[in-house]
Amino acid sequence: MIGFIGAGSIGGAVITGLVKNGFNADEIIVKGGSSNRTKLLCEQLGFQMVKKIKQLEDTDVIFIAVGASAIDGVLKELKEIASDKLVVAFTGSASVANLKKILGSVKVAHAIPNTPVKVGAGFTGITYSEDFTDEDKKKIGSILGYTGQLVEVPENQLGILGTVAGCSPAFLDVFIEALSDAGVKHGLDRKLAYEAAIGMAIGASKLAKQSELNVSALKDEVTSPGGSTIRGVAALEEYGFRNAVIKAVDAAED
Ligand SMILES: NC(=O)C1=CN([C@@H]2O[C@H](COP(=O)(O)OP(=O)(O)OC[C@H]3O[C@@H](n4cnc5c(N)ncnc54)[C@H](OP(=O)(O)O)[C@@H]3O)[C@@H](O)[C@H]2O)C=CC1
Ligand SMILES: O=C(O)[C@@H]1CCC=N1
Repeated sequence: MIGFIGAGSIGGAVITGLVKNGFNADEIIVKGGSSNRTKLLCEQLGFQMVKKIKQLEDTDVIFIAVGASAIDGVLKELKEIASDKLVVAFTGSASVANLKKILGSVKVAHAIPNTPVKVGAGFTGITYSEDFTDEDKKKIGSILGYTGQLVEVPENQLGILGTVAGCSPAFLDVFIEALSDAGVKHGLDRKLAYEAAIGMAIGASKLAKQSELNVSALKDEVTSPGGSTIRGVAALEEYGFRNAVIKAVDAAED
């Protein structure tokens, strides 16, 4: 059995990704917050919902998906039942040291998933406490593997990995929205503009993943000499697109 504390944007996305990609909902117990978000998700997915952290006693892995303001209270309650469990916190501001400070000898990990976990196409960075065994890591991998890629990194890289993969779905959404706006400005129907921009993002990403070439060579393949694309690329550079992306990552990191 696995447990979740918090089923908001990221907790809900991970739970959805698990169930929609074949993880048995009967093996998931969720303790939600004070709104009816968890109840609504429960009605869709069919996991077990509980009101108290103590009721997660029969689980062997617990994922914490509450925000910074709630995590200390959650950890203090969790300590009562967590001694033999693996605890993975998604809370952005958490750290292995801070989790250990409250949970003591409990094996803990800090992970930053991204919202595409919801469709099994996530990218999650994770740092384990030193006492995690290879078998423990395999267990976490066998669960989060349902939601996409899981990559172990040293904790000093987790923040930036979490920004590049975790915050950036929002950056890409802004790009897709802007591209659609441009299409509409030039006369495309809104729905078709979104379909084209989203279809392009999926296709270009798939090509980038499967190709032997790096992305700058893929860009070279689109930019015919004297053609329209290179003019567009030049305009992107003129308006500071590359620097805007770097500054967005700087701002998220800060
Ligand atoms: N959103 C994202 O893409 C990502 C977020 N994160 C991190 O995950 C954390 C949560 O973010 P996000 O999911 O976006 O935030 P949300 O506000 O969407 O979700 C947090 C959830 O925690 C629940 N909650 C609060 N207190 C408790 C409690 N005591 N017991 C059980 N549930 C509780 C709330 O329930 P209710 O609403 O019912 O009150 C809420 O649904 C943040 O620290 C964020 O940095 C990490 C990676 C990606
Ligand atoms: O904005 C946030 O707090 C989280 C961290 C990674 C993605 N979203």
